[in-house]
Amino acid sequence: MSNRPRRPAKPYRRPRRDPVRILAFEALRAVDERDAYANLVLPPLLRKARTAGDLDARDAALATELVYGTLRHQGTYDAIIAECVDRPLRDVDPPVLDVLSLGAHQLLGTRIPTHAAVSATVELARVVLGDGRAKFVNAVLRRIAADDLDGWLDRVAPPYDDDAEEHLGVRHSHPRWVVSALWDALGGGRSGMEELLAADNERPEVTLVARPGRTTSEELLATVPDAVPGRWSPYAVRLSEGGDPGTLETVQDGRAGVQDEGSQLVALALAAAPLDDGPDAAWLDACAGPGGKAALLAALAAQCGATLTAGERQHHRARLVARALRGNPGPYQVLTADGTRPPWREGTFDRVLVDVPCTGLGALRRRPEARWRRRPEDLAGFAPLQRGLLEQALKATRPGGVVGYATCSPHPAETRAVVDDVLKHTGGAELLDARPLLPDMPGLGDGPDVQLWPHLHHTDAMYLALLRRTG
Ligand SMILES: C[S@@+](CC[C@H](N)C(=O)[O-])C[C@H]1O[C@@H](n2cnc3c(N)ncnc32)[C@H](O)[C@@H]1O
Repeated sequence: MSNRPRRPAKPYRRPRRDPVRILAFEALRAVDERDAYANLVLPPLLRKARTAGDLDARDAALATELVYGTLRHQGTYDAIIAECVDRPLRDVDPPVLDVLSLGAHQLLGTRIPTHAAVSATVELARVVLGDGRAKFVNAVLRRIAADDLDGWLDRVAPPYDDDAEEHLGVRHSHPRWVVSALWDALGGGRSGMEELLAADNERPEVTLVARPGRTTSEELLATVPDAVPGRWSPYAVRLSEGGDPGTLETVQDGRAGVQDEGSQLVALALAAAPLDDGPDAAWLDACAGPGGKAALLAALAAQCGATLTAGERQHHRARLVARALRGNPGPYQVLTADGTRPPWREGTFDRVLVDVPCTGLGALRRRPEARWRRRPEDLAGFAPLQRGLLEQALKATRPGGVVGYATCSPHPAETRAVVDDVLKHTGGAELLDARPLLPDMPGLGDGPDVQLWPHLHHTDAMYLALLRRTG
C-alpha cells in the first residue's frame, strides 16, 4: 500500500442554474421531441420566465439568439461535433447533442468568450444531464474550442471543386437536397447561391402591414418606436430593432398586422391584376388560414366595393382568419371549406388567391428547424393537393377573372411545375405577366411568373403566378 497522503476530495458544489441556458435547452428539446416550432414554443417560455422574474429583456434576447442560432446552424455544428466524439452522432443521446450544439453555437457563432461558453455549457449539462455526462460534454467542448469556425469549416466541408452542393450545405448549414433545389430555382453561379444561403441564416426583420382603410404606414411610422418604411410595399413598416409587435395597440386591435413584405406584394399584385371586362365585386382567398393575406385582401376589396370570401379547410385555422378579418371596413365572409371540393359554384369569383400548403422552404429565416424536418418525399405529398387547389381555383373564377397561385417555397416542383401541369391539363387559362404588378424591383427574372428571394429582396422566397381564365 502506498503511504502517499490522499488528496482531500473536492467538496461537492451544486451546479449553477442559469435560467437563460436552461430555457434555451428546454426549447430545443421541445423542437426535437414534440416536433414543435421554435417560433411557437419560445414566446410562451420567455413570457413565463419573465413573469416569474427569472429573465430580463437582455436575457430573453440572449435565449432567443441561442435557440435560433443553434437551430439555424445545426448542420454545421453536427458536422463539427461528429469530428469531436468517438461514436456516430446517431448514438449520442439527443439531450446530450442539444447541450453540445448549444455549446458549439456559443463557442463558434457568438462573441461569448471561450471559457464562459465552456463553463456555462458544462454547468447546464450538470443541471439537465447530471455530473457524469457533464464530463463528456466538457471534453467535447474543449476539442471544439481548439479551433475557430473558419478552421473547422476548412476541415469538415469538402472542397467546393470536389462537391459544390455538399460544400455549401455544410458551410451554410442547409441539407444537401435543399441546396440542390434552391440552386435549381435560382440558377446562376456560386456567389448568388452563397448569398441566398447566408440570407436564410439571418434574423429576419419584423415587418408590419398597415391595413388600408384602417391605418396608414405614416401613422405607424409616427407611433411605433424604431419603425422605418418598408422597402417595397406602400403599406409596410419595418421594426428596425426587432421588438415585440404583439404589444403594439395597432396590432392588438387589427388595424395593422405582422406580415412579410413578400406576402403583401402577392396580395397587392392580385388586387391590381387587370380583369377582362365584367364585374370586380367577388374575391376569394381559398386557403386563407391563418389570415394574413386575407386581411390585406379584404381591406383592398373594401376600397373598391368588393366582398372577400375566405375559405380554409381546418376549422381552428378558419377561426384565426375570422379573428384577422374582424373590424374590416367592408363586407367579408369566412367559411370552413375544402378548396378541392368547394361549396361555391363555378365561375363565382372575379379574383381568387390560392396560397397553397407547401414545404415552406421559402421561409427558412423564420422557421429555423424546417430545413431539418422537411424531406424530399414531402414534395410528392403536397403535389396532388397543390394541383387540385389550383384547378378548383380556376373553376371558381369567371371567364376574364384572375387567379393568383402563390407558395412560400421556391422549389420548382411546387411552383412552375404545378402551374405548367394545370395549364396543360385543364386549359382555359393563360399566364399574365406578374412583373409589372410588382414595384420596380431588381431580379424579377424573365417572367411571366415571379420569384422573390431573401438575398435580393429581403422578403421570404414567395412565388406568384397570375392566371387569367379564358373560357
Ligand atoms: C400557406 S397557408 C396559407 C397562408 C395564408 N394565405 C396567409 O397569408 O395567412 C395554406 C393554408 O391552406 C390550408 N389548406 C390545406 N388544405 C386545404 C384545402 N384542401 N382547402 C382549403 N385550405 C386548405 C392550410 O390549413 C393552411 O392554413
